[in-house]
Order: sequence, then structure tokens, then C-alpha cells
Amino acid sequence: MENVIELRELTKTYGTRRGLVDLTLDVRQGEVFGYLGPNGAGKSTTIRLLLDLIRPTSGRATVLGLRPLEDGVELRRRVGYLAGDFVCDGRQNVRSYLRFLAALRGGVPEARIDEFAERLGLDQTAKIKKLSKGNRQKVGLVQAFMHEPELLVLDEPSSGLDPLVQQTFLDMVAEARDAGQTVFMSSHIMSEVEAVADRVGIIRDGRLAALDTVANLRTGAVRDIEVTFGTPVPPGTFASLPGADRLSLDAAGTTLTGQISGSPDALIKVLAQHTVTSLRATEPALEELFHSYYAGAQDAPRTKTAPAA
Ligand SMILES: Nc1ncnc2c1ncn2[C@@H]1O[C@H](COP(=O)(O)OP(=O)(O)OP(=O)(O)O)[C@@H](O)[C@H]1O
Repeated sequence: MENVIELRELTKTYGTRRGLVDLTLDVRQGEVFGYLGPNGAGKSTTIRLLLDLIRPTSGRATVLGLRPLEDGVELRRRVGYLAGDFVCDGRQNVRSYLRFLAALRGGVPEARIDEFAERLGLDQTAKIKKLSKGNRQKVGLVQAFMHEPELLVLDEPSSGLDPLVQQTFLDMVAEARDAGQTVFMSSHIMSEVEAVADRVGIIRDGRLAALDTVANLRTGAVRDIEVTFGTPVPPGTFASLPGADRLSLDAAGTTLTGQISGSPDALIKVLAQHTVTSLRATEPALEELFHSYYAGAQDAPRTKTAPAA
């Protein structure tokens, strides 16, 4: 499969400050790639390097086979970009601003602009400077999507959106993928990335801490379980299971509760030797897995969720 983005040992320092360290990463054609990390991890730095908004200290980036520095004009034509700090000329109304950008990009059917605006609930007659933060973000989304670019690069795209609009945005991402477009989106919200991404990269302190498919990450993530038995089960029955210290059998030997990580296969084989009257297992929580990567990161936010132990 062709790579739409290729990053090789990409490093950016701001004076003495660490921005990004030795990032090597490929984003494949047609995938939705979720780029996750706590505040200050280096997500925006990576995205700005892709668009030549800043220059690398060392290493290189190739986007759609182009070099961001040399091929900036062609790159901008073929990429839809939403900046994390999206700003636009406040004096215009939404309609004329979007039509202006559409003309710059060589023309976009008006009906398509109207359709995106309508789906997101964006009033095109409003003056941009009077828009709320969330509504301004919708302008940013429409301008990124409207020319149906081969690659969408979206920095914290759902920031400020209410949950309904966030869902519309996720639908738009899924439709873009179905149409063969590639999406690279940063976020610090695991649940939205989990809902739509094929692969996830987690960045921490400027370095790639994890890179995997959502399906594989889910396999390694933690599930809460509760099992009840028709007849008491002897103590120690589950002691040989991996991660047994996170399982507890009650004194009566009829209820097992706790957490398992990874495949439930070993547990199920032990359970099969007993009479199980009920079984409850939650969907693996990627959120917790993500928080375990947060733990100890510089600038990491404090979270209420405990890391997956
Ligand atoms: N212009 C700059 N000058 C100095 N340091 C910078 C500059 N831009 C970013 N940094 C530093 O580089 C590191 C990475 O920042 P970056 O903005 O890429 O993180 P991020 O993952 O996008 O964070 P957030 O989720 O808060 O937007 C941080 O330590 C930040 O302070």
C-alpha cells in the first residue's frame, strides 16, 4: 500500500526546547490515522512540519510524494488543512469567506459548500467575528473538506464542537475514507479517535510511544468482568491465569470480579470447567490504555481515570 505521509527521523527543537524527536512514521493511502498525545506532546509540531509552516531541525517529511518546502503550492492544492488555532478574516460573512477560499483552490461546487455547512449547522449569513468558537471551528472544517482533498490534515478538529456536531464530523471523516481520501487527525480524546481511526499513533514528550491498529490496541486493553457461578468454585481456581492479581473470587466462591487485559481466551477455558450462570464483560477501555501512556509525561494533564495497572 502506498504511503501518503512518510516521516523519517523528523526532529524539531525550538531553541533548547524539545518539539519533536526522531519521528519515523508512515501514513498509508486511504486510512484514517489518529494522532494522540497529551498537551505539549508534539502533535501540532508534527502537523506544522507536514505543511512547511515550520522547518525541521533534522530528518525529512514527504507528503503525497512531495517535499513540503519545495512543493508548497501543489501540496496546498491537494491537502485539506485545519489548524489547531484556526483563524480567519472576521470582517467577512461565512458564505463570502468560504467562496473566496473555494476560488483560491480553483473552484468548488457551491452546492457542496452548502451541504457541508448545512450538515454542521453553520449559518453562512453570519459575520465570522460574531461566531462562537465552535461555529468558527465549523468554518474551519468546511474549508478543509470542501475541495475533497486527497489528504486531510486536521489538528484537534472537534475542539469546541458539541456532541451532535462531533458525531457529524466523525461521519464526514468516515465518508472521506470511503471515498478514498486519507485522514491524519490529532486529538487528545481517545474515544473519538477510537470511533473512526484505522490506526493510532500515541506521542509523548516528542517521541512516538505507541503505534498500532485500533483493533490491536483494543486486544491489549483492559476489560472489567463479573462472573457468577451456579455452584461454589474452589479458591485458587483462577490463580494460574495471567494477571490473576486483578481478579477476586468472593468468600462464597460464587462471584468472580475484576479486570483482565488482552485476550479473554485463558479465562474462558477455566470458566468452561464450571457452571456459569451469568457473565458480564465491558468493552475494553482504550481510554485507560491511553492514560497509561500519559502517566509521567511532561505537561501531562491530571486525569480522573486511573492508569491501567
Ligand atoms: N514556537 C514555539 N517556541 C518554543 N517552543 C514551542 C513552540 N511551539 C511548540 N513548542 C514546544 O514544543 C512542544 C510540543 O508542542 P506542540 O504544540 O507540538 O504540542 P501538542 O501535542 O500539539 O500540544 P497541545 O495538545 O497542547 O496542542 C511543547 O513543549 C511546546 O512548548
